[in-house]
Amino acid sequence: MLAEWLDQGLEGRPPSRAEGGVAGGRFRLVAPGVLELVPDAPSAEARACVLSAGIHGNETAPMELLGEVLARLEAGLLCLGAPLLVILGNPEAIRRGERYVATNLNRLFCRDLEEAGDEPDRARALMAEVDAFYARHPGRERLHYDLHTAIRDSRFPRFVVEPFAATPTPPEQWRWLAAAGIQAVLHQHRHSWTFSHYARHYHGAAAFTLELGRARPFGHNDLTPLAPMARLLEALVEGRAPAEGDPGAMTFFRAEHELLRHSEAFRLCFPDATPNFSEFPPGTRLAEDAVAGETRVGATPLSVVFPNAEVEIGARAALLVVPSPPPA
Ligand SMILES: O=C(O)CCC(=O)N[C@@H](CCC(=O)O)C(=O)O
Ligand SMILES: [Zn+2]
Repeated sequence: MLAEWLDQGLEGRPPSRAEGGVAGGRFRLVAPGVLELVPDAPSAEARACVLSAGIHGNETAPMELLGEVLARLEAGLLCLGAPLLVILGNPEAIRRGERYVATNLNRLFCRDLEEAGDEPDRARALMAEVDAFYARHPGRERLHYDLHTAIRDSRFPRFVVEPFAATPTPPEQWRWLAAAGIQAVLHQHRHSWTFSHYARHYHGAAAFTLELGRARPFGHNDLTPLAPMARLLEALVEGRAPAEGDPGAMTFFRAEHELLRHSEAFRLCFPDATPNFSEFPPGTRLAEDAVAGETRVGATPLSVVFPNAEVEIGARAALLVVPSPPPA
């Protein structure tokens, strides 16, 4: 039923069963594409975990990865030991195999959201589910991993975005992520209203956007490099201590500047295929825009992450980032 839940969600079919048992606990469908799992006896160290995928409908590897973890739970190979909320972010975009339908869902996770439309409605529904889930588990440490894949290749194929926050990320996260094969960390310099930022900002969760390779259609993903990440997710599901690695093996960056698209006549001045984290020397012209003029690299070299000239007007067309020391 659990692994089937993903397929049914994608096909728009109602699930065969809305609740039931798994080893160590129970599951119930709390909303379309939102599954809650409640352990009979959570371990003291278990986090209240939100695991989401498909916020962008064409990013399929994370959905396959979560499907595998749920299948192992259903087969009795894992025993539920932590409260979990598993989310398929944008079911209609997933069915269409597109990043989004009308607007980018991952810019809408703000309690002041006033926009109307299917994606704003979905953002409001997901924010309410996350609020209710964490409220059902008071006193427990909170975690949210929002799983994505990137449009382009990357110098670091597996990296995380750490949302902007006033307080530091719990240090064990760096050890867990290093052991899970994450190669780089990008610290956001300002509020970004993404799903992971929502959990961090409003709920104090240890939260990240995880970029797990490159976006490919269903059936074309090689999940082999994600095996260590699967082990981390399984440890979270079982409520046991995940494997720890050396955070020094990861490369840390911080965002310095957000490049916005201000007009129809916006273009990036480097090839579309430029991999994430490519570095440009001082003086390089990076973008031209009819409203904002040209953007050039200043005195310090800048690396480009998530370049995309096709974003909606007013949206982020790239993050410009610099190396940063690892957290103390
Ligand atoms: O590859 C790209 O250009 C986009 C990949 C993606 O969807 N990234 C997330 C990052 C969210 C964050 O900044 O935390 C996004 O753009 O929504
Ligand atoms: Zn994405």
